[in-house]
Amino acid sequence: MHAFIAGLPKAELHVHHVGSASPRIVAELAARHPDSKVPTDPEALVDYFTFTDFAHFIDVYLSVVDLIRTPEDVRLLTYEVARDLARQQVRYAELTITPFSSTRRGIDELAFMDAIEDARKAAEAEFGTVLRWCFDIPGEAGLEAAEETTRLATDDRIRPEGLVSFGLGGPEIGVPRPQFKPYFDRAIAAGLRSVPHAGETTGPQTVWDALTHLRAERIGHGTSSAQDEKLLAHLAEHRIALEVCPTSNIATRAVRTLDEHPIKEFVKAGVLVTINSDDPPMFGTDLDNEYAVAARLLDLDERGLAALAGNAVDASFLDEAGKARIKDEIETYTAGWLAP
Ligand SMILES: Nc1ncnc2c1ncn2[C@@H]1O[C@H](CCC(=O)c2cccc(C(=O)O)c2)[C@@H](O)[C@H]1O
Ligand SMILES: [Zn+2]
Repeated sequence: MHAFIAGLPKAELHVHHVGSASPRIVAELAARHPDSKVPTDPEALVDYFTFTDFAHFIDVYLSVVDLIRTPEDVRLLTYEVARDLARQQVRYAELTITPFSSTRRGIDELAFMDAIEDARKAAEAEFGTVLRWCFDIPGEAGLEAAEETTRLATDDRIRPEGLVSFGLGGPEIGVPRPQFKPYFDRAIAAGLRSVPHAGETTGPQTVWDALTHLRAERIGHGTSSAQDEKLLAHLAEHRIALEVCPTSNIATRAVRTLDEHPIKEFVKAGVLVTINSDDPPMFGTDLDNEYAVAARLLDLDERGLAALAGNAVDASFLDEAGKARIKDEIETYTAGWLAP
């Protein structure tokens, strides 16, 4: 099954830019910036990336954000993330980027956009992996962060060509979703799709808020939706996909154990489930491993895994021709694998 997954063409819809930095890249950036508390030794990083709770995870996450200080750091990170995705046969990825975190640390906004765009184009040409961006508001940083993120995402002189969606991340406790409505309204009016995190660390009401106030088209995590049958039925009826990231939920202690993960309930309720990796090196995983976890939890064979990969393509913001191309590739690969 592992070999099948490794070769399966895939789409990744929920993966964070900084959270995808491989131990090698983190070590390289930490060596470039020796005043940082982040270990330079990839072995020591495993310990450093063990979290006591969600707040601890965000603390550690921000220490890695602090390593990214120049447009060249941004370009290197983005290009290397694309290389890791390509290695896993990811044909298309929507990468969540928090531009506010970089501009507030002094990186020039236009140089930042040039760096990600330059890496995106190089990755597409060299690896064949298509990257698109989701700019997210770090909700806990307040409305100033929301305003800045919205400006960077909607100003025609600044917004990068690869930007397709608008998100909201970070802690949910004490950060109610409805306050971000005006910012999502502006982003949606500018043609961006709405993909907030919700129901990762708080209950189903947060998912309802994301749907009602932020007009979410997909939900990041949505784990607690399982506690609300009406919500599950609503997600299924409106084909609002959940971006499920199983290992992340255990690593941040949002869910106690993999066997208690509600992914099975989602599928049973007819919700469109997609499999994603969130912050793979920080959680000691990658997208291939998340598919293996899903195969175990959902008891899937090759056809089931191919269908799951197809869900991510369906729920993506690719155009119809782009979707058809990857779905054909999935079908051809799977038929070839199963042929006697
Ligand atoms: N599993 C996750 N669930 C949710 N979010 C996740 C997850 N993984 C990664 N993130 C990222 O963490 C960022 C959080 C950044 C943040 O809270 C913050 C607060 C105050 C100041 C600053 C700053 O930069 O100065 C940043 C989010 O924007 C999001 O992109
Ligand atoms: Zn996330």
